[in-house]
Amino acid sequence: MIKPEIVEAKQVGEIITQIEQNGFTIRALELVQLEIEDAEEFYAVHQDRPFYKDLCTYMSSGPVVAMVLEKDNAVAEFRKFIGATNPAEANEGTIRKQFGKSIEENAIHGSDADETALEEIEFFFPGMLE
Ligand SMILES: Nc1ncnc2c1ncn2[C@@H]1O[C@H](COP(=O)(O)OP(=O)(O)OP(=O)(O)O)[C@@H](O)[C@H]1O
Repeated sequence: MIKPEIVEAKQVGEIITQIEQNGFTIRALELVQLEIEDAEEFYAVHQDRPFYKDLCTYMSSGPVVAMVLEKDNAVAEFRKFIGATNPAEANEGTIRKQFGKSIEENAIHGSDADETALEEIEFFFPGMLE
């Protein structure tokens, strides 16, 4: 998921170019405006964290780009490609290093496990996996 500040900054194309150049195949793509309740559901795993409320406000502040990407070992490969949560700690050349502004506004989200990816695909593209 490409986060709202990137859509606002018109950097979606640059990031999608890098996604494709790094061997990921786009299987689904949609521009979506999350309501705050949607962001709360998507990030429910973080509901007890101090940043949860701010995170949900931010993630519903403008449209995001949701994508289903395919590659061998996609989850791990994508996490390596996007870099550490905090852009300041992300490796050179990663998406978060290049485009992230802060630990919160870090440009992009990637599923953290195959099982989470299935849930997140169902969240954005209901029925796609049936
Ligand atoms: N300490 C923090 N302060 C503010 N926001 C944070 C903090 N830690 C994480 N976040 C925000 O919450 C999101 C989810 O945090 P998580 O720990 O799952 O990181 P991640 O797995 O690297 O990111 P994502 O799940 O978005 O791919 C982060 O991407 C970031 O936007």
